[in-house]
Amino acid sequence: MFQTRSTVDQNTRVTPAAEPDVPVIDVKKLNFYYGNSQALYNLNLTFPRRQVTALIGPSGCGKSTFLRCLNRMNDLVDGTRVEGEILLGGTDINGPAMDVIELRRRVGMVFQKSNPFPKSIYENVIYGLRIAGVKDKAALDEAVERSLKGAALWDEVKDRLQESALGMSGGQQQRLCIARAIAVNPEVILMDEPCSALDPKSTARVEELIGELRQDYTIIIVTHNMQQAARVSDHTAFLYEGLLVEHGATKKIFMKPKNKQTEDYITGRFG
Ligand SMILES: Nc1ncnc2c1ncn2[C@@H]1O[C@H](COP(=O)(O)OP(=O)(O)OP(=O)(O)O)[C@@H](O)[C@H]1O
Repeated sequence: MFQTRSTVDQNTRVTPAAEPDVPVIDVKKLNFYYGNSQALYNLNLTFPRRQVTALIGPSGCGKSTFLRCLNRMNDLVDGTRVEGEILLGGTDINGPAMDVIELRRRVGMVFQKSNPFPKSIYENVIYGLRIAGVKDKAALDEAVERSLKGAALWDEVKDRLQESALGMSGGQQQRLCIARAIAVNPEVILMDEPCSALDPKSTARVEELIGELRQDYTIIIVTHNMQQAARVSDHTAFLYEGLLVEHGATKKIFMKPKNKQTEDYITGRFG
């Protein structure tokens, strides 16, 4: 079930030059409701492959709700309802053809607060592979090394893989969660304010890592930090009260926003 990255690439690779133009996720006319309360209104947006998109907007505008729609994490909340389409590689993630476990493998998630399990560093990384029934020691060892290297953590922890993950620093724990996300070879990584609990040094480390990960993964990041959005993302989407106000190349959104609300938000006039 879990393919190596190179196998995945052989199966899915278009021509490298064409790749960024191929949206990995295509959102069409998305409405989302918590009970009778509508949180997202008619969102239309594509996420290009192997690029970073930042979701920005004031508190309560629907950024996390939108992010959680993309791997159906909102299914866990009672009384929620989705309308419209979210196509992952052309298949509607809310349709009958999509298995939700497979969806969450393909669209992984890293949360605001790092959430390692009270297990060893090694077991944390291979958690998803264990659940999928992978038992081969060599394959698990390979996944641990590959994922920790991918999360820029290997050199720091390679001699203490059997120690508890809870003994790591906050920044290391967040990178461990990134390693756990990439161990199952996702296509997309959703990040919900991944640096908000980190100090400036750990934040810089994670931002640098995002720059490296974008070579292999499509990344969608929610952030309140405008400088961070400007530093790490290729595209930015500005949401306000559940509506997509403006979306485009990050440089353009920050240098020359079309919409007055976007300009007011990014210049700190509200939010
Ligand atoms: N579990 C829930 N049940 C009911 N309403 C919810 C739930 N989660 C969020 N909401 C509502 O949906 C709207 C969007 O919230 P959401 O958390 O997605 O915004 P956000 O932009 O991510 O905010 P923040 O930046 O503060 O994290 C808000 O009005 C919020 O109160």
